[in-house]
This record gives sequence, structure tokens and C-alpha cells, in this order.
Amino acid sequence: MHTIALANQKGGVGKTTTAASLAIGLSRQGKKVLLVDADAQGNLTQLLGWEQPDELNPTLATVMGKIITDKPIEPHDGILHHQDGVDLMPANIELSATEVTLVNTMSRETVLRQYLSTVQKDYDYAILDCMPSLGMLTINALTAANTVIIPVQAQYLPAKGLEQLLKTVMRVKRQLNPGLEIGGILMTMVDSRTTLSRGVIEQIRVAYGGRVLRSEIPRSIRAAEISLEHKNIFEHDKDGRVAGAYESFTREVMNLGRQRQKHGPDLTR
Ligand SMILES: Nc1ncnc2c1ncn2[C@@H]1O[C@H](COP(=O)(O)OP(=O)(O)OP(=O)(O)O)[C@@H](O)[C@H]1O
Repeated sequence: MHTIALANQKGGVGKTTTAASLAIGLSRQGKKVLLVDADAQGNLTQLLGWEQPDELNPTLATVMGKIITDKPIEPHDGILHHQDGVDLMPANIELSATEVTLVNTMSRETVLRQYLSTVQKDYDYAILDCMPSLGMLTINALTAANTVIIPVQAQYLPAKGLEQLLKTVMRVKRQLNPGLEIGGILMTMVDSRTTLSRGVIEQIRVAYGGRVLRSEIPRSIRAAEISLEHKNIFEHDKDGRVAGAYESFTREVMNLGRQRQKHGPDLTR
């Protein structure tokens, strides 16, 4: 199973939209995908149509709680099946209590990794939608992941935020998860008509070069509508720019996976 974390401690950069679209894109390529909502806001859970995440039980908080207290878990406890062919481990507000509990837990950084090891034989990919912070849950996601992808909104220069995130990724790699690789920076909400968007992208390409993915996600009302209307981008924007961009992003991600299988994790990056 290839585990991919979508992380950026800045909010509203397109993590959740990208997690759902990547998962559905991979499923359309015949892959078995588990989405994991690792954000107590439950935005991914809602985007996929479970509008009242707080009424769901069990959730990610439940299974992580069982691991923390050393109780057995049924491998598919809490996993929901979505009509577009992907599975979801949902989240709700209870996950904020988990974040607090983790601080005093033995092996606190590896709880999510331990959970994912119970389901890994059933999926080709696990996609982790992280919360907008660098707290314990994001550290858990980075510790569980093979690859981290960093969505960056093309309207704002991320300045120190991105540096801080990359430092955290490298620290997790050194101390907890030597196999972790940076899959790349994904530019989102790109408005190619504005010089602002192009300027931000150019500066990021100068600073991070090869780490910026080729695919760019355009800014479009179509993308914004999928979270409000629980739609799948490939059907909602059929033959459109955003669906095309997410399709090319999905192919880029599958290529990252192939390189990983061929050469093993790149420990030098
Ligand atoms: N390509 C896009 N074009 C226009 N709007 C978009 C695009 N992608 C996402 N959005 C909208 O921008 C907002 C933030 O997106 P999203 O929820 O995916 O970001 P996030 O990084 O997961 O946010 P959070 O940090 O709160 O979890 C949402 O309202 C979403 O519908």
C-alpha cells in the first residue's frame, strides 16, 4: 500500500479537494483506495456526503483510541464505502480530543501508522487528508506516509510556512520514518490569467525547482462546487479544466509510486 499524506499547516489551500479528487482519480484507474480524514473538522467526510460527521461512530478517533489503550480493533471498523468506489475512514470533532491524548501516549507518533498496518493488505493507496496544523495528528500522518504532497495556493507566497513544513518533514524522516519522500508541491487554485498567480508559481519554482509538480490545478467554481454539492470532479467537470488537471495529477502520483517500487525509497532527498 502506498500511503500519501496531503499536508500544509496553512488552511484552505485545497488539501481536502485534492484528497478526494486524487482518491477518485486513482479508483477510476482501477486502484483500491482508502481515504483517511485526519482533520477534526471532518471536511473530507462532509465533502463525500456524510453531512453530520459528529453522528458517526466509529471514526478515526475511535480506532486510534483503541490503539492508544491497547484494545483490539476489527480491521474494517468504521470504514465507509462511497458510491464512487473509494473507502473512507471518517473523522469528527472527537479527533481533537485524540490530538490532546496523543501527547501523553507511548509511541505517540506511530498510532496512525499502527492503524494503517491493519488495513494495508486491502488497499493499493491510502490518502491522508491532514489538518491545517503541525500538531500530533499531522506528525502521525507524516510518520505513516511513504510520500507527502504539499498543496500550495497560487495566490499567496507561502514564505516561512513552507520552510517550516519542509523542516518538519525532514525531521520526521530523520527521526521516525526514513522512507518518507517529498512527492512534490502541488500548485492549486491557479488563475493563469493573473500575473499574481504566475508570479507566485515562478517564485516557488525558482526556490523549490524540481520539487514542484508539473500538474497545476486551476481555480474554478467547478472545484469549489464539489465540496458544497458532494460531487465528484470527474463527473461534475466532465472534459473540463479542473477534471483534466486532477487526471494529470493522478497520473503523476501513480508515476511517483512506480519510481518508488523500482528504485526503493530515495533516502538522499
Ligand atoms: N481549484 C479550486 N478552485 C476554486 N476553489 C477551490 C479549488 N480547490 C478548492 N477550492 C475551494 O477552496 C476552499 C478550500 O479548499 P479545501 O477545503 O480543499 O482546502 P483545505 O486545505 O483542505 O482546507 P482546510 O485547511 O480548512 O482543511 C473550499 O471552499 C474549496 O471548495
